Order: sequence, then structure tokens, then C-alpha cells
Amino acid sequence: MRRAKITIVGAGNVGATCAHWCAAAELGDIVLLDIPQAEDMPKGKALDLMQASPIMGFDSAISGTTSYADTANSDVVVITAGIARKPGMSRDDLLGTNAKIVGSVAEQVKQTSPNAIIIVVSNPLDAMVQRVLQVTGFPSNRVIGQAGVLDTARYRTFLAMELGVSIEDISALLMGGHGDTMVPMPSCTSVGGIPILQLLDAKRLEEIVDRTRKGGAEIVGLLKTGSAYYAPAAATTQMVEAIVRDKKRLIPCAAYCDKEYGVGGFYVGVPVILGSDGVEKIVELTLTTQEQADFKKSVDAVQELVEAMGKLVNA
Ligand SMILES: NC(=O)c1ccc[n+]([C@@H]2O[C@H](COP(=O)([O-])OP(=O)(O)OC[C@H]3O[C@@H](n4cnc5c(N)ncnc54)[C@H](O)[C@@H]3O)[C@@H](O)[C@H]2O)c1
Ligand SMILES: O=C(O)C[C@H](O)C(=O)O
Repeated sequence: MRRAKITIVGAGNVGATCAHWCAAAELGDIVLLDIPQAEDMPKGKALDLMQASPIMGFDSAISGTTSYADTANSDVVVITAGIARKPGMSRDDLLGTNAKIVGSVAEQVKQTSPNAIIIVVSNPLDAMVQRVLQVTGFPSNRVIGQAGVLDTARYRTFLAMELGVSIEDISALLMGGHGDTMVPMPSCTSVGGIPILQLLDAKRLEEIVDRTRKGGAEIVGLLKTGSAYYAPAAATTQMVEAIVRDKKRLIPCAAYCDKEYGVGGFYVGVPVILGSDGVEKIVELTLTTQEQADFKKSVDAVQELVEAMGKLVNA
């Protein structure tokens, strides 16, 4: 079987770590791309990672480049290019800079890998993935954002820590945008099949949800020089795996919703089936009145951000 070709644009913390996880899982051959000003850095990281392969026992060819020609005809392209926030900043503060970077990356990907499935990671996520859709004109099933796998993983981690149980037994879902308005779904949270509210009171659950909402900022505050990358890269790798191995995973992703959930043409975190065609299905749940109200608030925040981006890119 032919190995998948996976390009990762942005060979910084998230990009290089994603290359690491993808190689370790033998998901395909990997091309790490960064800007010309980065000079030989992507080549250096790729060679270093390649030299881990005899020890770790993976067969993946990993190369680094600053030229899109080397990425031609990729099956999957992960976009991590852009700046990360520092303490005191919100993700939305990255909008102006990253909209330009991500727009130019999308233009190049459109030319060189017209059949690729694109996973966008750069922030502010929900606006950046919309930008990639606008610039590439790819069908929306092939332009997806990574946020929900990470946010749900944080939520599951905090629940496992709280309850002193294995992470393997925690099943959960968060929806909405990748920000303070993300929507927890207690009805979709269970531990070993037991509904979460039988194990934890509503007040404590709300505190855990609140920590999850601020999970990115918590890491920024600890690192001080940038933002999280191990868990974000692992989350992205799970999406790459779902696509290249046609796993049909049912996981939360930022997907383009029009009529779905009444969103009206924006990217927002929803449960999807992810396989070799990208988003193969958006799974529509019946939301409670409260969940509906919270979801609408989240969609409104995404819409505001996308409108602000429209003004910036057309200025
Ligand atoms: N969606 C999520 O869950 C999530 C999680 C973590 C980080 N992020 C976002 O991912 C982005 C990257 O984070 P990071 O920690 O890897 O940052 P980083 O600074 O370590 O790496 C970013 C890399 O992008 C490169 N780059 C900049 N412009 C480029 C261009 N035009 N083409 C190619 N490469 C370019 C930089 O040279 C740098 O190497 C940030 O915007 C961050 O906010 C999102
Ligand atoms: O918080 C950030 O700025 C990075 C990322 O979106 C995260 O949630 O870790």
C-alpha cells in the first residue's frame, strides 16, 4: 500500500511535535515546511527525527523544506503556521497577523496539493479554518479545524484527575468554538458508562468545565514563551490518523456548518465522522434548551470574529 504524504506547514512547536507523533505512529511520509527565513531549520528537525527511527522503530521518511514544490500532491496538509499567544493575550489577538499568514499558506496549498484534506491548527482557530476554505475554495469536507479533540482531551484529563480513574474510562464531548464559549455536554460525559452527574456534583463539574475553557491560557501562563503543543499535536495526529487510515472516528472537529445546528455558514466544533473523505458526516444531536443557548452564544462569537477578519483582509 502506498504511504500517505503528510505535509505540516509551520515547523515550530506544534508542527514539529505533530511530525514526531505522526512518524511514531507510521501514518505516512512527512514533509515539514517553514518560511525561507527559517533557512535550514525544518531540514534540521526532519533529519533529527529521522535519526530517531532506528531506535523507535518507525518507517516514515521525514524531510524538511522551505519550498512548496516538495509538498506537491500531499494527501493531508496540516497548517500550524503563524504566531502563538503569550501571557496576557487572547487567541483573538492573533487574528490580523495569522489571517495573512494562513491566507498565503492556503494559496500555496491550493496550487500544489489540490486534492489534499487540510487540517487547520493556527489560531484563532474557527476564523483561520474559515479563511482556508475561502482561499482554497475546496469542498468543506476537506477543510477541517482541530480544536475539539484537544478541548475534550483536557476535559477528560481533568475528570480522570478528579475521580482518580483511568483516562481510558472517560468518554466526553465539548462543542462550540475554540474559546471561552465552548459548550460542555454533561449528557455526553460518562465514566465507565456511568453518567458523570452520578459521580460528581453539578458545581464541581462546572469548575472542571471552567478549567477546560481556560486550559489553553493555563499552559500559556506556565510556559510564558508560547502556547501548548504536546496535546495539540497529539490531537492533530488523531485527526490525521482518522483520515489516512479511514478510521471513521466520531470525534469533535471544527466543521463547516450551514443548515446543521442552524449555524448558517461558519466553522464550529461539532461531532463528526472523520475518515478518508475528511468530514464524512456531521452528527446532529438534540440539544437541551440550555445547550442550545450556549451553542448559539458560541456561534455568535465565531461569527463576530469572522466578520472582523473580513474587514482586516479586505482593508
Ligand atoms: N487549534 C489548537 O488547538 C491550537 C493548539 C496549539 C497552538 N495553536 C496555534 O498554532 C499556531 C502555531 O503554534 P506553535 O506553538 O507551533 O508556534 P511556533 O511559533 O512554535 O511555530 C510557528 C511556526 O510557523 C512558522 N511560520 C510563520 N509564518 C509561516 C508561513 N507563512 N509559512 C510557513 N510557516 C510559517 C514560524 O516560522 C514558526 O516556525 C499558533 O497560531 C497557535 O496559537 C492552535
Ligand atoms: O491557547 C492557545 O493559545 C493555544 C491553543 O489554542 C490551546 O488551546 O492550547
